[in-house]
Amino acid sequence: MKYDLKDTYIVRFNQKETEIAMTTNNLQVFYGNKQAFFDGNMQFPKNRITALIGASGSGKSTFLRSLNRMNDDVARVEGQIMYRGIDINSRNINVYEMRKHVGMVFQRPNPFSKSIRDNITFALKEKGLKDKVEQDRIVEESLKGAALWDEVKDDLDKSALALSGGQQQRLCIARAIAMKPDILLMDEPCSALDPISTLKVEETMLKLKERYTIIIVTHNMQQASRVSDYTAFFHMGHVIEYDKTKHIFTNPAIKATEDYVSGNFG
Ligand SMILES: Nc1ncnc2c1ncn2[C@@H]1O[C@H](COP(=O)(O)OP(=O)(O)OP(=O)(O)O)[C@@H](O)[C@H]1O
Repeated sequence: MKYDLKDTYIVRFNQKETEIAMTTNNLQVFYGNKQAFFDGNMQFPKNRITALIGASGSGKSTFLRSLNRMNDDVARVEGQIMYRGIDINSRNINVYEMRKHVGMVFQRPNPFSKSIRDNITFALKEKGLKDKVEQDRIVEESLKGAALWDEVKDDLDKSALALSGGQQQRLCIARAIAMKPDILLMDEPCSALDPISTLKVEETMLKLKERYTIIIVTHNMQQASRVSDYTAFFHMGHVIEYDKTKHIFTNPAIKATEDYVSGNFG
């Protein structure tokens, strides 16, 4: 093993100065007997973007998906995930309700095979919102929030599947924010997009952080340095370094991070 996995630096925030949206305490994830994530003690500041970076298989998605219990059926997740004073990793949590607060946008755009409007109103109707005027208001607000409104406002009844990949991903962001989550988890949201759509989604994220806390897995280091305030570097299921993005990319504390961000890794 080239690096000492105990040689780590994890930023701690003074909660009097920085509001924390979510904290993980001793988070560990197991697939069967195999431990895929080891020692997550992390605080995620509110209204900030935190990027999770690291080589393939380092545990980024495993960690991210645990944060809103997407791993429940495939993995055993131990430890606490504290959100508004509640451990949302505890068994008696209503996971469906919790995901309204901690939303997720996936790697590949996955709009429903429905109209643009219905993609957004579907979950609202399920939630019992019948008022059409209020539905329309939320459709507009969410599409504006996801920087898609101007492109689709005259086509709301057209199929979402007719949109470009980048537009579909922004529709998925609109769908997620229509539920008014506090925290948005994004698992490589731009990996299936061309550079122009990627820039649009990045601009959207920068706007969204005024209202949301975003945690994003990305393989794209330029993207991490462009959009994120904080970055966590993952290696072999461990968080090796978590700090301001500026420090991670210009002056990392740990050798493994330095090697990774400078391309001398492995
Ligand atoms: N459903 C699963 N069942 C068993 N092992 C899994 C499962 N999902 C992930 N793993 C294993 O857990 C480890 C971490 O994988 P994970 O997908 O979290 O890494 P990652 O850093 O997100 O990788 P990538 O960047 O390629 O998406 C890997 O060894 C992987 O093989």
